[in-house]
Amino acid sequence: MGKKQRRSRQKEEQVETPAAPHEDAPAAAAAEEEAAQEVAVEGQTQTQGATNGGVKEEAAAEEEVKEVSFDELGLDEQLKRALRKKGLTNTTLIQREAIPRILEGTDLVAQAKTGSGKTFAYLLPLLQKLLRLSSEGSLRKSAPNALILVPTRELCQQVFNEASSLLQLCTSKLRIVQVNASMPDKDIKLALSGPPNILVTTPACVATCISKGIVQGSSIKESLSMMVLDEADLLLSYRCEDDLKALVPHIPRGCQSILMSATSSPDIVKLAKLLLHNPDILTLTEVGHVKDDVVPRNVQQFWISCSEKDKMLYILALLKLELIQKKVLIFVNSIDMAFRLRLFLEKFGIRSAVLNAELPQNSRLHIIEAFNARLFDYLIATDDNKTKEVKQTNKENKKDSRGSRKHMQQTLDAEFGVVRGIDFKNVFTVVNFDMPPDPAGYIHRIGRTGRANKTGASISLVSPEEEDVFEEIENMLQDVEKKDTKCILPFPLLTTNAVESLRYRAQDVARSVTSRDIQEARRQDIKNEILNSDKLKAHFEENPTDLDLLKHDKILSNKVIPVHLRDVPEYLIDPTTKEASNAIKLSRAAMGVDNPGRKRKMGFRRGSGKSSDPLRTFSAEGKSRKRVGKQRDGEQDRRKRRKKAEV
Ligand SMILES: Nc1ncnc2c1ncn2[C@@H]1O[C@H](COP(=O)(O)OP(=O)(O)OP(=O)(O)O)[C@@H](O)[C@H]1O
Repeated sequence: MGKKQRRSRQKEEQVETPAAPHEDAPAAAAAEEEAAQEVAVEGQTQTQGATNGGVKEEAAAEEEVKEVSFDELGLDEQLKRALRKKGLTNTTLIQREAIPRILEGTDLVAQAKTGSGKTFAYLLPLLQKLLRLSSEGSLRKSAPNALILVPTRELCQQVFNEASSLLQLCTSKLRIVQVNASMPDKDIKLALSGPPNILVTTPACVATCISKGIVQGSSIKESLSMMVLDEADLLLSYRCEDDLKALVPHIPRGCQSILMSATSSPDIVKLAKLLLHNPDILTLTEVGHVKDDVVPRNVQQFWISCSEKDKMLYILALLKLELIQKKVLIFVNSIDMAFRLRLFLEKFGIRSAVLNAELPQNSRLHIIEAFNARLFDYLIATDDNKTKEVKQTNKENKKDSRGSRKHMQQTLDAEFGVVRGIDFKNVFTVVNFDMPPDPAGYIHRIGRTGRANKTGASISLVSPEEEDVFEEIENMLQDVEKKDTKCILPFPLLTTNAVESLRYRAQDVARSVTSRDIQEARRQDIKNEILNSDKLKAHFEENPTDLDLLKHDKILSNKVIPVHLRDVPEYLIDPTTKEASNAIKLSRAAMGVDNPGRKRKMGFRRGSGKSSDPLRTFSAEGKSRKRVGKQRDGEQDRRKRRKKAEV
């Protein structure tokens, strides 16, 4: 279909009455949940055992619904117990296919959809192997016994957390650490002293450790039993090839290597050839041989055609008229755009947080945790560490560290990749405000919803300039056997009337957000986060429960939001939009996702002031006077109550 045709087709479809997916919301939600559960227990796999260039190739296709519990996979008793305690009983497809193969000891290249549970698929057999070697007393102690390489620091933390939570529930003890390039050498040395049994790190960091002699290559050769390359497709896009090549001479021949990936590419084959020995290749596809079906089936994909300059208007309509389900992760391609959007939405009373490479790592981790805990509903993220902006900012910072603006800017984190691979919890909708540069980027973005077989949706705003990449994405997702069935459908719930009713307000407000405002907001945000980063670290280590109180969606502008922008007048909303919006609300209620985190966990009123904000009330040095005062008040109250009781 030509571009013009496509646009006019969508225009026609946009003005129709809202239809599926949210028509009969509660019923639809129930059906969706049911469908999701079906996917959760999906099929038996079939191995084809084809041979490809000397490597065994096994393609698995889901055929019939069958549950396989972790108990059936030959795992160690303590791991099974740990999984039960974590409430995990049934395996996902990749887990039931990969775990037995890895337990057999062969090298493995596995490709499975985003959010399909790849982490446990390699962690469980890795832990089992080390627990066995440990009980046999055959673990060498000169360097880590297992190396898990991931592309970003955020992923280091995530994998470390997953593995630690399992190990804490095991009786035998294995030590795991995570180190990354942002840590001072002395901290890395300290972490690696011992040494730990499992090291989670990035290729860049391990290469640096070897080149600085923090870890001896010869020790690695002596001790390493297992190596995992997680998110292998991303490892390559983070330009880790040279670092991995530097590691190759130190990997012992007997080391079992696993490569996990969400997408396939010739680069993965290259990486496998570099690091693995005669690996099994496991490619998991869906029933019906859908070509490259890497987007989970439980994610409904939509698109909206609009001009670049109307994108603000469309996103406003989607959010303000509540036509999409929360939580929402919005992708943009530059940090400036992230702040432009945040400031724009703020003026309509829609609060959001921004996640980007400029922020200190502590802040990034807290933002993810707060978003996962449902403390706010909208997160605007940039996901590409190779954007022009990143390169330019780092170059500028190198050249000139005096200029006020440049001085304020952080050197952007080259290992930043907060979005790709990150296990966001319960994101219902992913919005591509800007289209990603390529299909792989699209898959990783969409993969932030529909995780662990939950339902989800994605909406891409496609401008005429982005239609080429959109077409590339569509072609990649297209089922060869069902040429006429589109994987990405026009978004059915947004009518032209609804959009037009907001046009003037949106245009006015969009114009009022100037480049200066954006730079100011950006500077302010970094300043706050840098100042708070160390305090946050110290404070939250001591008071982990206070994490609930942290707000990253604070209003950036100090101007009061005019009522006419905050509340959309009833007369502006047409009946069709009202119906669609109500359906979404009902569906949200039926799914029990009406932001319970905020109400349940925060313990403070929405929009409450200073006292509820830990960034303002605590100090890293000690308890704030206010807090001490409060405690004293509490003590006085208690004394009064005791007296009363005595009387
Ligand atoms: N057997 C299981 N049952 C229920 N939930 C699971 C199971 N295995 C993993 N999960 C959960 O599913 C979510 C996604 O898992 P994971 O992060 O390992 O996916 P992934 O395939 O690595 O995704 P990506 O490619 O995007 O990194 C996590 O929250 C994880 O705790």
